[in-house]
Amino acid sequence: MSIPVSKNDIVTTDIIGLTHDGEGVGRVDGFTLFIQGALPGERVLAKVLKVKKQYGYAKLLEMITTSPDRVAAPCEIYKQCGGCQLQHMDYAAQLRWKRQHVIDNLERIGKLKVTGGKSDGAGEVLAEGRSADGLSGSEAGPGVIVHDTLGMDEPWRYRNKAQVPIGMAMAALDGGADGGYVDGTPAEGSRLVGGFYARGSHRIIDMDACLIQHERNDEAVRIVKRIGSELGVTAYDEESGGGLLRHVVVRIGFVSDETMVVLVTNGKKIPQVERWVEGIRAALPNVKSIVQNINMKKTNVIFGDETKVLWGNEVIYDELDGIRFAISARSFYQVNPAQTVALYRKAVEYAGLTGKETVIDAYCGIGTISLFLARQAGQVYGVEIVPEAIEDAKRNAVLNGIDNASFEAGLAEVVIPRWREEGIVPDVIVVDPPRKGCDQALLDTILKMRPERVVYVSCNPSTLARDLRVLEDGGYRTVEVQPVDMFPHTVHVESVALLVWNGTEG
Ligand SMILES: C[S@@+](CC[C@H](N)C(=O)[O-])C[C@H]1O[C@@H](n2cnc3c(N)ncnc32)[C@H](O)[C@@H]1O
Repeated sequence: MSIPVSKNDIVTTDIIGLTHDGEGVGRVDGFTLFIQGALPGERVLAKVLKVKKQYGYAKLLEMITTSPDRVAAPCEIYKQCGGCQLQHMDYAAQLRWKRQHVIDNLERIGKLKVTGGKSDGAGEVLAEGRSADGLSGSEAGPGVIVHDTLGMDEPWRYRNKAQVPIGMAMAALDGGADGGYVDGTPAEGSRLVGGFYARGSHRIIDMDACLIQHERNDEAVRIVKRIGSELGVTAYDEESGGGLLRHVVVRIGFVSDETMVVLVTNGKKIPQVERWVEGIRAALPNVKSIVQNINMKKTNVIFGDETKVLWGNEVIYDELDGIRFAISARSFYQVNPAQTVALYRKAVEYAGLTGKETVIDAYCGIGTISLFLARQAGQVYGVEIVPEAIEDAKRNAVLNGIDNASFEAGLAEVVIPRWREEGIVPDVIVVDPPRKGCDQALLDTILKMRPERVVYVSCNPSTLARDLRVLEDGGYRTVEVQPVDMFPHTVHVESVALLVWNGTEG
């Protein structure tokens, strides 16, 4: 087929969908164009930016007709910043889109039949993690039920963690220096900037406030930038590999109010480290931990392997649903605490525990889901790859007087097969893998262990769907899926799925 558009053409198109990145999808004479900022149902005028063989990208110039789901994005830097993708979409519409996104993946990748779950078309916002219909799979017949997305009543300022790349104030604006540097040293008057990357690039958009972030985290990032600028600290430069400060990571416990500040550095020594500590403590009275993480590799991965306490504790504490957690710098801890409770309660509900069961929690992090499960199970075994997280998990069990949960550091796909050989027979396996989903060796082991139930917590609908297909082919039936909005105004979708052993293979 010849390509009907060329670069710089001005085209008119109807938007027929939204990609998983939140771009509007238009068609010009059958040719697909991705248009950032356009919403389904709109007719737009756009300028073609890039043309590839199968599709192209265009810039939104004007809305000819506007979707009723369109709202004004409240964030001042929304258009430049790549952190959020859906602020221009009404929140109820975001929730509907997220549910549909899960369904599309289950159908297309998982080849699953989606039959029900209440969808009133409005993506209803429900409090306290409850689904509108309360249907269970057995009541609703075969086919997967996908419930309405559980949303937030107040979907702003929900994040407990800021993870901000640091750079130098841009060059040309500051009298011709190169990225804030002259001959490798900071140009006079240059300062640190910090914010999220612009869409599709590694250009930092400096920010003072992020509307999905806890205010105190914004404040901490501002303080670190100010102190660093005053002390003449250099920011890491991706191209040359020079400069010291790479990222600032700030975490606040929503219940405890405790704050941790992590300076991620491209070097072992922080000059004038006492002044950093003094400055941060003076400006942030709730700070309980200031740590340095050393990352001297040329990589996009934020953390290096070595973490040193500069002042205070090595962890901060927080609480979820009455359970206390110690959290260290490199440990995974869900970023939206209110929705985390809803998600974990749903995972526990799906586990169907009576107090006697043996449960495996794979990819357990600091033991959060494990300890929720342990309150209602016989014995819980958690496994996780990050050793510090496992130390946190063990500490967390003791902290909460929970003695029926044990933890092991290692790869889930290696440790769980060994547990099988050692005779552990789980009634339920819970998995909560990173975006890439479960390792095939782990899925094979689940099929061999054949627990009555598998509860799959996922932050990526496409790998969820892929893995559900493997489990279905091995004899499980996906009963229901509950999408949970952990990341309002972004395209990310969390879900929890319940699978039961079907009694037959394949
Ligand atoms: C999405 S997080 C879930 C953590 C925990 N369930 C929670 O809710 O806080 C995924 C976790 O898997 C861990 N991980 C990644 N690959 C792993 C593997 N192959 N085996 C075990 N853990 C792994 C990560 O370090 C991370 O803590």
